Amino acid sequence: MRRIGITGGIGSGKSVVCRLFQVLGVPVYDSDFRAKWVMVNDAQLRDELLAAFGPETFDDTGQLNRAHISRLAFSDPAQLARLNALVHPAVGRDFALWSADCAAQGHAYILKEAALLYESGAYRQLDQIITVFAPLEVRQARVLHRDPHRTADDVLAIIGKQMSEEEKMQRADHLIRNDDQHLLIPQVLRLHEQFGR
Ligand SMILES: CC(C)(COP(=O)(O)OP(=O)(O)OC[C@H]1O[C@@H](n2cnc3c(N)ncnc32)[C@H](O)[C@@H]1O)[C@@H](O)C(=O)NCCC(=O)NCCS
Ligand SMILES: Nc1ncnc2c1ncn2[C@@H]1O[C@H](COP(=O)(O)OP(=O)(O)OP(=O)(O)O)[C@@H](O)[C@H]1O
Repeated sequence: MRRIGITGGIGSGKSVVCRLFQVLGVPVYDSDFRAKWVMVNDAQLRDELLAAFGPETFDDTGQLNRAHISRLAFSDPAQLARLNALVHPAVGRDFALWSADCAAQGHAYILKEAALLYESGAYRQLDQIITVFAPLEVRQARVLHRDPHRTADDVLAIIGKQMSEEEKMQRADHLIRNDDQHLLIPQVLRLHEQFGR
């Protein structure tokens, strides 16, 4: 079974592209979603997060206080590095279990979706990488429309914490252009045929 990574900066359209692969029956590991899951459900990681970010890390019902962590992590590079160093290895372990399960079910390939595939080192667990590309202005407009609580400056600050699109494109094995100029479905079908062979 091939393990394919799919990355791209905030608002590039990774999740939309992954939904198309899912429709074709391909299992997709959503790193953002699973990261939040392990942060709450992995007892060791919970304790480490509490020690690093204080009691406000979780609310009264035990759920992650995302506003608190975002505030700390996106304003201070040292805090972000600390958060990544705790969360990314736990996500790597969770992915290894999940993908072993998919392999046992006989899938030809699976996808791992992550904004930070290169930055987190997750690419080392993968056979090939797809980068989803969209120009900066398009990504910003999409995120402001999707997340009304964010400002244009918030989006730029997050973009500043991620590897540049140029570098991601250079390093990737495959490129999907989601720039409102190229049709998505034919690009997805072409890759699906290639990976399924
Ligand atoms: C900081 C947290 C709590 C913010 O949660 P919130 O729901 O407000 O935002 P969301 O998860 O949608 O993130 C917003 C965008 O920021 C970017 N982003 C998320 N985490 C990071 C990070 N560690 N470094 C750089 N960019 C990041 C992503 O492009 C994402 O789309 C959350 O992102 C988190 O727990 N991040 C740590 C886990 C992680 O590294 N996830 C990324 C892929 S594994
Ligand atoms: N080709 C497209 N046409 C119109 N809207 C799109 C297109 N691609 C993505 N979008 C919209 O743009 C927004 C961002 O897309 P998506 O959530 O897939 O990005 P992402 O790369 O997963 O972002 P993040 O890193 O924040 O998770 C969504 O609201 C999505 O519906």
